[in-house]
Amino acid sequence: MLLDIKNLRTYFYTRRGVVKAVENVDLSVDKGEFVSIVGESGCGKSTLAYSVIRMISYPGEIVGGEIIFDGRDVLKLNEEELRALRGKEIGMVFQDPMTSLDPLEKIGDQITETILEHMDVSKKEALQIAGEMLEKVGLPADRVNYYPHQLSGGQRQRVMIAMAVSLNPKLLIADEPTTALDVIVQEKIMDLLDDMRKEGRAIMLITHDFALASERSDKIAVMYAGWLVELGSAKEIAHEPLHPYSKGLIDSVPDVWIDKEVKPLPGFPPDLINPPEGCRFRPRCPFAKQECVKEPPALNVDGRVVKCWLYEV
Ligand SMILES: Nc1ncnc2c1ncn2[C@@H]1O[C@H](COP(=O)(O)OP(=O)(O)OP(=O)(O)O)[C@@H](O)[C@H]1O
Repeated sequence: MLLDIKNLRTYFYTRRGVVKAVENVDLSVDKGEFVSIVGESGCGKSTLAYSVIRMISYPGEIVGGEIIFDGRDVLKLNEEELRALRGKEIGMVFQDPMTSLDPLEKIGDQITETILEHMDVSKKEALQIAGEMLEKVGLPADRVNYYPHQLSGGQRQRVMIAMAVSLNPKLLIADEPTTALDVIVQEKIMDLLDDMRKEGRAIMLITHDFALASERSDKIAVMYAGWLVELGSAKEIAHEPLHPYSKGLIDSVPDVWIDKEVKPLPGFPPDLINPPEGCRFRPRCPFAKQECVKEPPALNVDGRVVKCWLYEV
């Protein structure tokens, strides 16, 4: 197992109160596994992923649980060890490359900076590696001489992926990497992530798009209001979701490849400072019953984890 998250709790201590963004989440990722974290905006997907590299900024804090990455306890690493973990062992790709790329610096210089920070090579060798990385993600090596604004959105995202994998990390975390792109380019970026996985890397994809997640993932973790409500094989969840929220989420998103009726999920996710008592999905759940005023257990149902009273026998 490459990554093992146990009972993780990450909260934000805001002036309005405590936002319980990630609440008792258990999730593991194997070497070379493609895992997607899906759910509506604000459900805690990014907070979960950034907790893995301890990039939770003030007023956030990891308040409990355990994160073991490749045998090491991430919550016990010092600053120097953390810097080595980020980039070298865990690569990150963000939604909007324009916010992560420096508009005034050539692409090649930006990639070499990352390489030089972690590898003992000369500037010339680093530039050579940067060119090879660009070719790996389907861009001509001469793009090292380009500035970010000279590239399209899809090309910029390729640059981000090249940068993220330049140090050959074991895990690549991609946070909504295709949201700003059109459908065709989206598919190409997803193909690229899949290629990165075929090279043996694990991928953790964060997305609100269930269809996108189900196409390539081995495993899907469905989050709702800070909880992991369903976890299992992508195929099984896509074909037969068990948690009422997973069902609602799948029905609510259009699938560009399949013609289907889109049924929006009624209502809104709860305020995480004052979530509803019991099951956090209860106010929106068509199957809510008496027991749901109590917090549901995370049940094991045919090899899947489902946090719902419906499956209690
Ligand atoms: N810096 C912060 N300060 C206060 N609350 C925060 C902060 N960052 C996130 N939150 C809150 O934590 C919860 C989870 O946010 P998070 O960004 O992890 O969700 P998400 O599912 O990734 O959503 P999105 O797709 O919109 O980024 C939300 O209620 C959000 O408002």
